[in-house]
Amino acid sequence: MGTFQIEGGHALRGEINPQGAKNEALQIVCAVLLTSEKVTIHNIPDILDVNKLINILGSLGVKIEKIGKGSYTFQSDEIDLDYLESDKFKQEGSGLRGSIMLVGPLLARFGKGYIPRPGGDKIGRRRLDTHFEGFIKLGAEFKYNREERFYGVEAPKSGLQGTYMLLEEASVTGTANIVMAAVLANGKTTIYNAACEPYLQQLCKMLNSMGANIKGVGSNLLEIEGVKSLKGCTHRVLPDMIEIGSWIGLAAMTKSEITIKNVSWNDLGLIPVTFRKLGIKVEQKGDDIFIPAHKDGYEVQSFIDGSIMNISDAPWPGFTPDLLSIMLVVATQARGSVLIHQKMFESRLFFVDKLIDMGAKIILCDPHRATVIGHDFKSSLRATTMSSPDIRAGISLLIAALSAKGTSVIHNIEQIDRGYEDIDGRLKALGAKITRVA
Ligand SMILES: CC(=O)N[C@H]1[C@@H](OP(=O)(O)OP(=O)(O)OC[C@H]2O[C@@H](n3ccc(=O)[nH]c3=O)[C@H](O)[C@@H]2O)O[C@H](CO)[C@@H](O)[C@@H]1O
Ligand SMILES: C=C(OP(=O)(O)O)C(=O)O
Repeated sequence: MGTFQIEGGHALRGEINPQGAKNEALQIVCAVLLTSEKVTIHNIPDILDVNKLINILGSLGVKIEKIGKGSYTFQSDEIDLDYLESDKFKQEGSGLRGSIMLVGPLLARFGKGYIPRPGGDKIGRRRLDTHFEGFIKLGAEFKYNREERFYGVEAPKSGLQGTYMLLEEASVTGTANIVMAAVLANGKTTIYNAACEPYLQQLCKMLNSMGANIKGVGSNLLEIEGVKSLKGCTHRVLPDMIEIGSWIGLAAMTKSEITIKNVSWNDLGLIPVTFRKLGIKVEQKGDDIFIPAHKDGYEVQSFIDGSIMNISDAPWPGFTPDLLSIMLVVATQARGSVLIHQKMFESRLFFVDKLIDMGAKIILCDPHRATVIGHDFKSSLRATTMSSPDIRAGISLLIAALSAKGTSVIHNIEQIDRGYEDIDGRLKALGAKITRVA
């Protein structure tokens, strides 16, 4: 278990280049299984989850070549399907959430896809019904070994058949999986209540550049005309909007002046506006974001009728649930009070106990809602020893530690490494005092 030691209370300064988006990369890397031709992908983040998925592709027989920092070629012309039934796969496949998206492309191209119960953050129930109901609608037979928690789908001899489906929920990885299955199905598939995050838009654009025929990209109604085969392509992963949001929060809470370069502003949705609700100055400079040092703090805005500010998540284009933990920690030093409402996941707010230990004023109303009464920097958080429960709580605790007086220790930093590339190196370059102890 790795550990960070952080001496807090220092303002940072400088420029940050955001990494490629974790959740897009996980989709895109799975999509390389849809063609026997070479696929080139740029801006792949060097993070634990993505590296684990690339390893799984290697075990499946995909030829992988690293051609530069963040750039890879993949060729899936000789796939070893026996690996899917091996113990090695049962172990490797359960190591991350993104592995679930191997199933759609394998089912589409090879007629069968298997997956052990995927890992990822323990942030509440994470059902897979949307994925498998979609595959079943396309004609696949579903098998589930409850004892081994091993899922499988097999296509009929005649192949998958396009159809109309209304998803029960706009699942991000579920939509990606069904889209990847449908692009090679016979006939037309219509997916209503599809997720439409930039991750999905990027996946659909990539698939179209491989010869797929997907209409409605960016909306919640996707129409997919199946094609016989797909060809190779070159794709570039967008900057990681969750990482960008993390840097905004970090800058505000540590009163640092930071420029975040080339953020792809048009893909950030409500992220800048939502930070502004906490009174944080998010300035657009071309395609960069400039966060000035908040020397006089930041003040929570109120609604038009004067009622207390509420920040909650919703499926895209609503505010992403992955930034709520960061909003919460930043609110602990705001001027004013705010209600943070995590609607999607039921176990994502429990980390507030650590912040309360550090002196933050938070009432956890129930597992989904926390009221934060900001200190307005009149009292700083106290350094402490803590453990990172999940990726976004982890980065939030790191932000808290950087703003606290004294030296904090964060254990289980693998959770942070899952999604943040060289976080200590990049923080040090901004002047942070952080050491990776083990
Ligand atoms: C690898 C990856 O891409 N992970 C992301 C993906 O996970 P993932 O694709 O696993 O998440 P889903 O979109 O399936 O659902 C997330 C949770 O929200 C609930 N839900 C979802 C849609 C909806 O309309 N109503 C609703 O309540 C689901 O029941 C579930 O508990 O999307 C999540 C939601 O943005 C993000 O937190 C994860 O970072
Ligand atoms: C919840 C997240 O990741 P995963 O779905 O991979 O667990 C996240 O990125 O915040």
